[in-house]
Amino acid sequence: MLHVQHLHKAFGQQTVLHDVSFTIPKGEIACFIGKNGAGKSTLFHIIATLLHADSGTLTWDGRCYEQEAKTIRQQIGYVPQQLAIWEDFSVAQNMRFFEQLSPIRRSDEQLRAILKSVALEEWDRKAKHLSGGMKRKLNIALSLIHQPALLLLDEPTVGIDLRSKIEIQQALLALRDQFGMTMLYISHDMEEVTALADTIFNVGDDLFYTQLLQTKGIDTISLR
Ligand SMILES: Nc1ncnc2c1ncn2[C@@H]1O[C@H](COP(=O)(O)OP(=O)(O)OP(=O)(O)O)[C@@H](O)[C@H]1O
Repeated sequence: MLHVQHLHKAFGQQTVLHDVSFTIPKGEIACFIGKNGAGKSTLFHIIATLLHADSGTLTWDGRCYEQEAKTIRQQIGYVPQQLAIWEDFSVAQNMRFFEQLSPIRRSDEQLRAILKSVALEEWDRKAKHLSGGMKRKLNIALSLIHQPALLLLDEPTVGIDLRSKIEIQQALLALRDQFGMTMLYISHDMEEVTALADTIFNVGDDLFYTQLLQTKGIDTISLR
């Protein structure tokens, strides 16, 4: 379970997160929606241990971030909004490079299986020659190498074709169902959100999204 309590974060005079509290049970997908600048990525950076909160407490699987950040970090996979792949490397070289950075050793066969799990069959092709959808799949596959228990995805399908988008959704649902992976997912795409989410958090309590989803009979939880 991920437990966030009374989180506060400001950049200078600008308060971005104010008294944010929520819980996500293990094995669930939580989607985070909200206006540009509402603080979604900032929240993810804190949960991913890349940024410190000003105050508040976070625990993952009973471990407290303050005391056990290193152990928690090893259980986290993070898919950033920007592609984090080496364009001049092949798919295989990208996978092997990130495998070397991972605490867990993976054979080529295992790396290929990870690629297959996100519907990417390429291996020798250079990343710069992949389609946009394939690059996004590679970006996700890289975050899966160390078999994270908690996966954070910041707009992982932005700007790609519908088929790749749906393949990625299916891959994520399978990871949740097969391995009980817990996922936090930022998206502005309401169709994607409704297809994936067990729970939807509305960062900044944007009324536009609340009302839009209400018309489809879907509830959101407000995070101010
Ligand atoms: N390192 C930083 N220093 C100063 N201000 C920052 C920093 N990081 C984020 N901010 C500010 O915090 C606010 C929230 O940014 P954040 O990226 O978390 O929003 P977001 O909800 O993810 O937006 P988007 O949907 O556009 O990605 C913005 O006003 C942003 O300019």
